[in-house]
Amino acid sequence: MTRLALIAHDDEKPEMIDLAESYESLLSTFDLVGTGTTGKRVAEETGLTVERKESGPIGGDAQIAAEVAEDRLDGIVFLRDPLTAQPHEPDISALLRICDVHDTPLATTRTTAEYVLDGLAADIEGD
Ligand SMILES: O=C(CO)COP(=O)(O)O
Repeated sequence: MTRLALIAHDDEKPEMIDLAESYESLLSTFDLVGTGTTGKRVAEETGLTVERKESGPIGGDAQIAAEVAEDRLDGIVFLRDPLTAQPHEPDISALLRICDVHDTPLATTRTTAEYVLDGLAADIEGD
């Protein structure tokens, strides 16, 4: 089963909810995991089932990074707020870096997220 992580900074959470609603039928076939607040909101506002890690600032990004290091994830949608400093920037940088190391698809904007989701859907159809 395709395993996808969902992460969004606070200003980007409405965009994440909107994206999850737009792709709900595809996402309902995925094994979803998210950082604490993102996972909670996506689950509550869409009805999708999302495994929840800790909130980002207290280790959630690091937990997702650990899954990438173990090759447990097929992709990540991480809608970052590029205009607001984050107290856990080192964790965020580590997550981005480990995605590069493992060549794990990582989308950080709505448009790239749509490409990644469409790509994952095409992979499933091709199987
Ligand atoms: O901070 C985050 C990502 O860096 C997201 O964490 P939450 O989903 O808990 O808000």
